[in-house]
Amino acid sequence: MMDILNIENCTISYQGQKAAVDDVSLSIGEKEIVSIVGESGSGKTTLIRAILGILPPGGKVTDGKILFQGKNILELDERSLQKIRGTEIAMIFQDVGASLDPIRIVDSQYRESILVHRKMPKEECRGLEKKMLTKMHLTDPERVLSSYPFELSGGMKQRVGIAMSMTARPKLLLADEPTSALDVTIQAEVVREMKKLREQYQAAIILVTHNMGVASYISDKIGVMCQGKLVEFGKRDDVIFHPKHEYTRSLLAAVPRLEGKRFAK
Ligand SMILES: Nc1ncnc2c1ncn2[C@@H]1O[C@H](COP(=O)(O)OP(=O)(O)OP(=O)(O)O)[C@@H](O)[C@H]1O
Repeated sequence: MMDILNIENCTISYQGQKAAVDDVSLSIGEKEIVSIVGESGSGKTTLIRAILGILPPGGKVTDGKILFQGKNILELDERSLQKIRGTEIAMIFQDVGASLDPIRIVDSQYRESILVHRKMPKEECRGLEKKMLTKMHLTDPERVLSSYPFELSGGMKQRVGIAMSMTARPKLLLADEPTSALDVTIQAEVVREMKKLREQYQAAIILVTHNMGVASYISDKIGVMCQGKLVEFGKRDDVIFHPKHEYTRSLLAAVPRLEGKRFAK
């Protein structure tokens, strides 16, 4: 299987601070789901933002390569990066709900996000929006499209956000703790939907999460970050059943047991 993304010895720093991401290497194959787990401040968000070239001000990749389909993203100019963003690589942020404009109905925002990447008549746009919302199991897409964000529940907004990100059929989806703002039942549902995205859209997914339980459920590979270092990276079963690092063991031990079992084999 070809790798879609290779991160090679990547170091990222914010001005005047010690490295937020320290010499990290990892690879993701096509259609693979990889979770990056680790406590707050360990560098997870910084790492996936670098993949899209959207580090906050002061943040800089000081060393290494980020190869997307063999091309070093760090050497691309802003125009080429913009072409990739949203079409080949999409990102879902921590709180998608908050990124929706509160004073515009969903339809108008959704259409705008489609028209950034391709021309399409209004009616066709709406058809595509409805199709995508239905795929995310929003049962009344007409109503969702004519709603303002505040009229939708957290889970619904999250689904709208994921549907919007998937409309351009990106090959790589970066999801920054997309479930954190939601209650546990909705979290499980959204994670299940994301798992289906891989089958439907053949997309690889990198999921950033605090939750080792979520990671073990959804992932092919798991990476564990601790203070900027990727202390563990490997196949899901290897990480869960044969963790190498003490920190990984402590995260695994904190996952609650269900019916006497912590992880299904
Ligand atoms: N905009 C910024 N300016 C300066 N330093 C930052 C900035 N964003 C993050 N950092 C620093 O970089 C380090 C890594 O932060 P990052 O947000 O990547 O961690 P994280 O693992 O994603 O945390 P969380 O799970 O809370 O989102 C932290 O020490 C943080 O203080």
